[in-house]
Amino acid sequence: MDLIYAEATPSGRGGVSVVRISGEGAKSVAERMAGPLPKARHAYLREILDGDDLLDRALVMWFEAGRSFTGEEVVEIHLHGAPVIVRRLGQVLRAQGLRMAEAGEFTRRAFLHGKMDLSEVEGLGDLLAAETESQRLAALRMSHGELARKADGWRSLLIRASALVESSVDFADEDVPEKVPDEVFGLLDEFKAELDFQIGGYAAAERVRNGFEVAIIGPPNAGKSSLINRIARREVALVSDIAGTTRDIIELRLDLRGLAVTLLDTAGLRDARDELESRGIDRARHRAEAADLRLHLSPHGKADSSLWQDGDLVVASKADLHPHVDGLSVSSVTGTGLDQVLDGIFDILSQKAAGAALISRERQLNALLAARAVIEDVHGLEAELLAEAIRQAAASLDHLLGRIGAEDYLEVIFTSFCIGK
Ligand SMILES: Nc1nc2c(ncn2[C@@H]2O[C@H](COP(=O)(O)OP(=O)(O)OP(=O)(O)O)[C@@H](O)[C@H]2O)c(=O)[nH]1
Ligand SMILES: [K+]
Ligand SMILES: [Mg+2]
Repeated sequence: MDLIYAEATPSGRGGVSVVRISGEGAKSVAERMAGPLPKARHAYLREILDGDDLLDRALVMWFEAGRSFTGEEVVEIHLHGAPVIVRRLGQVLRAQGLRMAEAGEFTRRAFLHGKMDLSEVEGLGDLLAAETESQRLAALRMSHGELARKADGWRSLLIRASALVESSVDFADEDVPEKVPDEVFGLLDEFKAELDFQIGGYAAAERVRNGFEVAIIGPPNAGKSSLINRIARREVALVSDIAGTTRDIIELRLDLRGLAVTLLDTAGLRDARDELESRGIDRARHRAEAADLRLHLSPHGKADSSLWQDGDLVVASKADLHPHVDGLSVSSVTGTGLDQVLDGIFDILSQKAAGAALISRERQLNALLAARAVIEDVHGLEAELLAEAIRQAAASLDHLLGRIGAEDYLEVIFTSFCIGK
């Protein structure tokens, strides 16, 4: 593959800008600018020259093919963090026939050279996009190959089962149909249980990755927009004493004690006075029903029974006007009760997050559902059919790790990376 380069650090001013080069001959490209680099994985402080021109003083290091991020020969040049230097180096590299990397191309090469499987690529994408502690931890596990290791464990269950099935066929004699050993079904039940845990915990893991949705609902003038503004510490929503102020859904992304949360302000629930308000209330109902949690806000702490779901929170608003309401109460004017409300939301969501599996992407879920489906009712299957079912389940695990059938998905995943990654 041809020689590519790109800035690996975010472009702009900073202490250091790292430019990465990957491909056969990367080391000699660097040596033409920085002089001999005898040792791999060794940082050399060098003058970077373009002919007689001094470009910068930088750290230069290189990694041998096979022992680098992409699997190819890689050079990293740690320049001073000035865009003009990075630009100039780009000109020099292009003049030597290198081209700028496409989005995600370094990671794509790592995948193609077998340095990463597809789940690790997805984990790396999640890690680079992580905004909260829970997202960082989940992405780190995925990018460090935890799903790949689990899948290899599941695969060994299938291999052991398959070997037992094959041997039962080999030793069967013509007129007595082979007896599949019970141990095979034990192995397949263990395989199913492993997948069921992942499939069952997918929804929570997807929420940890994309953010839990919490809808603030209640009658007009309950104080919903005032509450979201208080939590946001800025005016994200219009507030007024006119009932029916909020029409559109207003979304606020929060890092709530390490959990990604999208808080939704919604239109006040009542019989609408006009067509526009009615559309706003429909949106409110729709998003509230789909949310992970509903916070029912009203002056006297009453829930909206038409939208009530188990585990919902009921909060009395305007606590500065109506003190001594039992249960949760909050004042968006004084801030009293706000921490308790946030604690209440966090407690409920962290319980949901606790059930999160490793898989958090629909592609991963579909691969496991496919593997699960072929092993669904294998009890009593005769050996040949059983062997085929096991083969198909193993093929689905290959899909999970991108060992087969990943071509069409590669475009999607790598273009979601930025240039230089
Ligand atoms: N005293 C007091 N007034 C509040 C409090 N929260 C809201 N208000 C007032 O109540 C009125 C309605 O507040 P909003 O935040 O617009 O209420 P809302 O639920 O978003 O109303 P709609 O968007 O019309 O459904 C405004 O005049 C607010 O200033 C509070 O905690 N204490
Ligand atoms: K209002
Ligand atoms: Mg409002």
